[in-house]
Amino acid sequence: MAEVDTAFFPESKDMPKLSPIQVEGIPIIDLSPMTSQTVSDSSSIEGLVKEIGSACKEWGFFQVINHGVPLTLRQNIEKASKMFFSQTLEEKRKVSRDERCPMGYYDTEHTKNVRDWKEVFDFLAKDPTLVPLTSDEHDDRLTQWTNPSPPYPPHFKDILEEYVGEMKKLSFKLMELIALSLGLEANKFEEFFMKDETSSIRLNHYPPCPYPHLALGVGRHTDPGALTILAQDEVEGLEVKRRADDEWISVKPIPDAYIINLGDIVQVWSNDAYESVEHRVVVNSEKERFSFPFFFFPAHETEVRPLEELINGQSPSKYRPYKWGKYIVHRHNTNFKKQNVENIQIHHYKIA
Ligand SMILES: O=C(O)CCC(=O)C(=O)O
Ligand SMILES: [Fe+2]
Repeated sequence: MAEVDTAFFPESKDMPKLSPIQVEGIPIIDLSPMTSQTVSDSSSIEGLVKEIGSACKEWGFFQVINHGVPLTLRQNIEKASKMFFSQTLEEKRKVSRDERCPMGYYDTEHTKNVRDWKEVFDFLAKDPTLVPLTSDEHDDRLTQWTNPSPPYPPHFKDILEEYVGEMKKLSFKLMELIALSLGLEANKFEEFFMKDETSSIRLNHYPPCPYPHLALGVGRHTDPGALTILAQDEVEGLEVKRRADDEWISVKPIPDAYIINLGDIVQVWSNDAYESVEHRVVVNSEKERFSFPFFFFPAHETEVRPLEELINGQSPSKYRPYKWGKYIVHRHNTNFKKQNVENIQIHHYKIA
């Protein structure tokens, strides 16, 4: 990424601050009541559900510790990811994403039409993954996305698959806690992910940037899925928009913790009880940064709409239903290159 292209520069209102606000920040939640082998008493689960509920309401973001994911798997993925990105551009481009399948290597992503200062490698949780062929709602044809097979580093695919297995387990547990916190049955969300889920893991590499005051690693956005489980390295960069006052708050790295954020689907399912909060990534001129978000996405045929249990006369549905598969295919088509129109966003489905 040697050339500097003005496509990297957002409008001045979205430009990063050089000294971001340092505060206590997003809640840290201990998941041990849920993960310990000897299932603890129901009062500690109740306490945990309350904590999750407040974190979801107040922040839409939290960090988890004692989550049960073995540290060695995270270390393996960090190491493999560094090895992959250290290759020449020519090698990396051999496993590039293309217009037919959006998985693999990619260094020209645009978030809301501004180019991100990063390179990524995307990998499906389920290979192959069934999705609609086009975003046209009248087109019933399906296609399959498949994973690339990078020759380097050795065992890259095994390392990714093992890690993804753990991310899925943790995602199901978190969705149970979120369901309970909304007063729903613990397994309320399970059915949407059991068949044909469309989840994926992304490896992000943010190289040092000579213009950290002008460009962003990822521009402000919300994540489209149900939830995201993010591992970040020790270099700060992620900023979350605080709901209380709309300030950008930097998320301090905690070793072996995972950052959880709700996506647009939970916002819709909960009929706005919970919000998918905006976040972005700032870059710096000295240090490179690596991060690994796992995006927990339901099956393509899922029709996303506010849950029956959460709507009533006083609180009518705030969203028109939409087909998840069509939405995600549309998003993938439009973030592939700079467009002249805004790509699809959840507010397009909001009932005014
Ligand atoms: O790198 C990070 O910390 C966050 C990345 C992110 O928000 C994303 O890829 O959706
Ligand atoms: Fe994100």
